[in-house]
Amino acid sequence: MEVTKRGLKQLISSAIQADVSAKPFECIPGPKSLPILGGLWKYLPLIGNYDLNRLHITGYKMQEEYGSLVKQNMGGEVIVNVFDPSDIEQVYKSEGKFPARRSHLAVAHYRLSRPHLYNTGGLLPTNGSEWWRLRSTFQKPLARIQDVRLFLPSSDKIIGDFLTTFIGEGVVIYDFLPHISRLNLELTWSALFGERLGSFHSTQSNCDSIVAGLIEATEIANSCILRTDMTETIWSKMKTPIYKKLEKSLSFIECVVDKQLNKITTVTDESAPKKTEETISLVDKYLKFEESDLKDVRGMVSDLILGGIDTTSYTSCFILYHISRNKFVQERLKAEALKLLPNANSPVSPSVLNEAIYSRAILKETFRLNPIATGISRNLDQDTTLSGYLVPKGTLIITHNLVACRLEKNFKDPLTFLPERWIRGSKDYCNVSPYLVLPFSHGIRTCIARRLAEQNLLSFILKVGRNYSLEWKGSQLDVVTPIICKPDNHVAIAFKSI
Ligand code: HEM
Repeated sequence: MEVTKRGLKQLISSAIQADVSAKPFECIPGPKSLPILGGLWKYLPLIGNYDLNRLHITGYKMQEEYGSLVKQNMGGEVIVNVFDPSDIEQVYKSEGKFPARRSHLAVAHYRLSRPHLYNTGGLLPTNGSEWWRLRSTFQKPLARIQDVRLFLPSSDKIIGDFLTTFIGEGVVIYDFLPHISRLNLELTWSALFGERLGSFHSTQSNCDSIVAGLIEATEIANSCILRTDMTETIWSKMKTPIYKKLEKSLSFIECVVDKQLNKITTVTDESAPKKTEETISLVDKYLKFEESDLKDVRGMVSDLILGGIDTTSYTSCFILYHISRNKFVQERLKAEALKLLPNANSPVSPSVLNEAIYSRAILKETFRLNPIATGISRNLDQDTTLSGYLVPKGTLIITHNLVACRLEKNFKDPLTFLPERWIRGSKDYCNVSPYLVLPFSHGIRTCIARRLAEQNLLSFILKVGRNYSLEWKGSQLDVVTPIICKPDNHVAIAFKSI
């Protein structure tokens, strides 16, 4: 039998993991499990002190009460919560050849009930070899930095247009998130289809416009994921209101995507200039792949729209929150941005991104304090020892990177926003476990659009820092966790032109 390098690594790692001296799984501390309710009583008003809508605070309380490894029985499903970076490392090492998570179950159900439109449940919910068939195909144009850099000229133009349209010479904006969502929809659409959607245009400001519809549909769909993941036994028998809400949003996204795919696959404009490496879109590339067909592309495009807007929009809000409240950070950013972008409309080029050390540190520090996910979920692919307990293969694990990143034992002054932590040579530089700040996750199931998202966010930081001074006008911002971490208050900022 041929043993591949990866297979051999896994064999060795399983041998190390099968620790005979480990304490039994049953002894992992956690909330008492009641008949029928299991540990769900902790989330009930009056008797419980946990909150699904504030998973980060729930996680914090959990590790305070029970320690670094916490077992919960959530309505029959056992979950192990992991807070320690060395355990998080072990979880990734035990994720196997096809890292599996249990999420987006209702999205999969919706798509699998439409076999004339989809081959699979899509990249987000699918596990196993089918996931890898999709992933290895569709990640091709997104994995290498030189391919992602091809999107830079158009994203630079879009961010420039956004700043001119919504901020101009300077203004106070009391609720910036809806504008930022338009920016990130436009960036996602342009990467997907190589054309503009017109998200900043006045004709798209009505609530019945395609732009408003897409933003609303993705936000509603994302907000239904956690609740539908927890109620599968009910909606799989009878459509519940929350399932119907998700269905309506997915169907709206599907209609828009289908119309666009139809246009691309049926209309050939002979007079249009021939597409070059720089102008060819993600979908143009996807449609040429032999490993996939139109049904796969439909699912992938929908997943990229679902994953592309809220993640980057919420992150942009937190970046602005931290910059606008920290004058010193803002001054250092301004100095870097003015050096790299001498004029107000100087383009962000690949070399500018390579030299944007401080802007990159701002992004990393934002992700430390405000990652978009509180952690990730995995089904263990092998028996694994975590915090001295033997956790069996197949167990559902939730990592809590957000909580770990806000603990004194992992970071000095953990609640202080300090980009210098990430600058080598700075007195505040900290050499910490690489398994703490993992906003895009890690390993082969890491976010498929990581490089694209980072590129867009860095360009945004540089262009804002170059052209405006910012002052925070809102109240303190934390997060609510419908699934990803959303600002829990209005993002209110005064912008002044530099
Ligand atoms: C701030 C920006 C973003 C963050 C922090 C982020 C984070 C993540 C995380 C944590 C995962 C789960 C990975 C895992 O389970 O190991 C993920 C998966 C994914 N993300 Fe992102 N993401 C971001 C932006 C985007 C964008 C812009 C898109 C699309 C254009 C996108 C599309 C996806 C998709 C399709 C997956 C599923 C990948 C798979 O299961 O193979 N994300 N992302």
